[in-house]
Amino acid sequence: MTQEAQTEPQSDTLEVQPDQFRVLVVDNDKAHAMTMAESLERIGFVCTVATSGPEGAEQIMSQPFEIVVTDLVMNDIDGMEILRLAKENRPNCEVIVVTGHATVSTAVTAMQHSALNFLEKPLTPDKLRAAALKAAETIQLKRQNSELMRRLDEKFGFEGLIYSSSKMGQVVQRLQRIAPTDASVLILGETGTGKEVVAQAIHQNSPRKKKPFVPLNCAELSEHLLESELFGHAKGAYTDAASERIGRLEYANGGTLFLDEIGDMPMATQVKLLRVLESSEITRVGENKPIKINVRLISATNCNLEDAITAGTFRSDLYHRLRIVTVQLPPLRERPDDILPLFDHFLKMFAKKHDKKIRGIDRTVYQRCLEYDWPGNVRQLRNFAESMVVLDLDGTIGLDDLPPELIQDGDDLTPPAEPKPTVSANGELTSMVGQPISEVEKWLIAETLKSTGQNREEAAKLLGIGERTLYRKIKEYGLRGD
Ligand SMILES: Nc1ncnc2c1ncn2[C@@H]1O[C@H](COP(=O)(O)OP(=O)(O)OP(=O)(O)O)[C@@H](O)[C@H]1O
Repeated sequence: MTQEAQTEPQSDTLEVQPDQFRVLVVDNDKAHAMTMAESLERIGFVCTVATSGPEGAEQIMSQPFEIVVTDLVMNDIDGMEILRLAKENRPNCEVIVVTGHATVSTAVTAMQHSALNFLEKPLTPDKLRAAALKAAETIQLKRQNSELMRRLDEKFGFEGLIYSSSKMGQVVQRLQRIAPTDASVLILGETGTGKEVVAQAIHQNSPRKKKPFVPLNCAELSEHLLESELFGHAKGAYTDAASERIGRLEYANGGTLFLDEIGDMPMATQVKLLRVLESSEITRVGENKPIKINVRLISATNCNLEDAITAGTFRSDLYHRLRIVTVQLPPLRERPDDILPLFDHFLKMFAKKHDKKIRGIDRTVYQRCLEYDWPGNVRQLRNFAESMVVLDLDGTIGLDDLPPELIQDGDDLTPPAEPKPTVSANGELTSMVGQPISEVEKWLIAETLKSTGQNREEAAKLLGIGERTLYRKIKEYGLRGD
């Protein structure tokens, strides 16, 4: 999950479209300013010209520009001041400084003030255009990065956690206080309660969010492999270590390491991990050179570590080091208000994934979800939702799509031949949505006739149509009418 997130492909390519960029050209030599603007306009940039420093300053304060090209030496307000003003008031703007009087010290000062480029006169159109295109590309790249961060926030931030129970509301409030700090966090909860998504959300809301989030499940590997994964190893450290390898602790440097199922970590590895946490240094297996690291540790377990300490399988010094703050995730059965929002969320997600149209959900299905005790918690609910979407034939999640655990004696498991009305969690009639109007009308007439014991006069009255119209429709739809 994490790998996918960190390397999510960028959908937009980096092709620069100059007409998307507004350029301010500032030069008190009017002819030179016009020439620069013209040569940028020829390749599509949208230019505004200011022929003095004060005019340039006024433009920056009153209009948004993506790029500023400014001469360095001007009366009143010089190019350095324009650079400073632009960076202060338009932080996303890129500035190109042009000068006929370049000295090393002015160039250095300009760069210190984040000028993107420092161009010397005489300026050829090609040189100027290349600099402007480079500025546009830099801006576009920054925009794409912030869009990517926004998408990560949406997927893995607190926004990605679905809940409506007050119990989870309290947990999220606690997470919001914990996330910005560097404190080690121990997340406790039954299997499938969302410990990994919560760890990811903590990372995504921390100052470390631009650095890696690295998960490692301590239960899946032998002691030997776990240590090699955690600390890395030198070439030849083992018979099968053909090349050197960076460990997850080193890979997570600057970011967050998430150790899942920490209760399953062998005692010998626990000692080594504790040493790393105390010294902030690791030593790769087979090497003796320590490497400084700065990693936030989040760990999780579904077992009782205090019992494990009493049983002698977990070190109490490591336990206290890990649990600077703890987060307890309640099982799903203790937060029933979360069941339907999560169920709806997963149905939507899997309908998209499997390219299925879900028009409605039978009310009984919701009831069964609410009555069940979910021993596998959110993961089980997610798996059930996926299986229901995959099995569905008629666009309505009904009893015929239920997994065996939710079926009760006497359930009619045959898929309905005709579309039936169903309701959503908030009581709206939904299953007819997406059906042709004729199908809806046919169903409505048949049901009304049924409810009136096939009395056409009464049915026509209820439907608000004439008896003759009703008769015509009965024939048209092939309804027997008796
Ligand atoms: N509040 C939530 N909102 C959205 N999805 C959730 C939520 N809680 C859990 N999930 C989803 O449920 C599944 C199980 O969650 P996760 O892997 O985080 O559980 P876990 O407690 O770490 O499980 P385990 O103890 O088995 O490692 C994941 O697919 C996760 O995306």
